[in-house]
Amino acid sequence: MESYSESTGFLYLEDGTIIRGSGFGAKGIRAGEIVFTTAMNGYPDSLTDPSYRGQILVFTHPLIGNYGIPEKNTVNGILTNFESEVIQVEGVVVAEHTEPFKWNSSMTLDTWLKKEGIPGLQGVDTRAIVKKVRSYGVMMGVISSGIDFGDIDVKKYLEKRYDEIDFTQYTSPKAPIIHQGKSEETVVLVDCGVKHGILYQLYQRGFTIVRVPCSYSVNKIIDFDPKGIVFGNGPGNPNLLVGLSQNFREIVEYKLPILGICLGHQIATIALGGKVKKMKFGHRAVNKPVIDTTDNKCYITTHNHGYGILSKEDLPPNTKMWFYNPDDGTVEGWVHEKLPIITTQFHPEARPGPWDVTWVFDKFKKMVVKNA
Ligand SMILES: NC(=O)CC[C@H](N)C(=O)O
Repeated sequence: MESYSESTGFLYLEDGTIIRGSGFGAKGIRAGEIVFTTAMNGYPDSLTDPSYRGQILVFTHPLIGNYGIPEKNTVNGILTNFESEVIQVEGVVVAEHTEPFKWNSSMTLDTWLKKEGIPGLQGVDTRAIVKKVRSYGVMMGVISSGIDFGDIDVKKYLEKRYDEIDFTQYTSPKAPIIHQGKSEETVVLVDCGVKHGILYQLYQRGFTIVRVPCSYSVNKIIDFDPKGIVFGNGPGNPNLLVGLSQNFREIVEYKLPILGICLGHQIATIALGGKVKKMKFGHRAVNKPVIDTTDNKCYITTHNHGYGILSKEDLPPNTKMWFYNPDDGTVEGWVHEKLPIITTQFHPEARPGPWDVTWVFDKFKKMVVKNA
């Protein structure tokens, strides 16, 4: 059994709170927006989700690490048990890092964080952090593993604000990546830092997937002769991605079926004249209810977003609310009334999470087949 070394560590919140704990993972200091997830499992998936770029992730589940970190599995270049190749978060905060007991664990969470240069903090009251974030809203913070608070000028790390950084520069590919599928139908996926769970769902439906950088021109996208377009998830503030919204408006002219997921849903909303605003502390969980307005059915879904359509009034013109969250009334997806466009704010690929809504990809497939 591997063991992990404990060291000094802290989390500093921008309101001046200092929370001391034991550092684990890589020695270092990182700044980021402090967010929390209530998911009880799926930490390898969450930590590699590119939408978490620029954020320090606090797990509310008290024991993290129980089943270790598996070897990476891929099918046709698509990871089936991680969401991207590297850890994306700036830092990890857990109440207790535990030793793994699982047949397919290849290393501990501690070793993985060390390998990838990411600081971790444990032995802290994660509920106290969550209570603070829930009452005051998300805030910037600094995490340290192995370096004492007194030894650094913490404010220096907080000069840049999360909302003002375009993180897609780190998570979007520099050139197209193609995953050949079983059928001739090609979908172009505008890749701001896509979760491999989304790629896998598309691959399972036979599509050939062409992932393009999120700054790719519409002309070059159309050169691939796509039968449908997917705007995937991604990190950061969607209102900064002005060029991407412009591209969305241009692509719409081709009347191709479009699926927008999470950041993709937000870009579609902004592009067509709706409003996406910052939420107080966002939705990050694997058990968020959404109601389908077409039949009133409730689904339990995976979420990771800090921005959203906060009310129906912010929907773009000519769209109908498709899903909403009964907890806070936020819009969780829409359907265009005239064009073949559907969007979801939640994650239908559900990695990690329940597979209640993978049928959203079937619906998209039907739209593509009908349009072909
Ligand atoms: N998962 C995502 O695509 C997140 C979208 C956006 N960065 C947000 O936090 O709201």
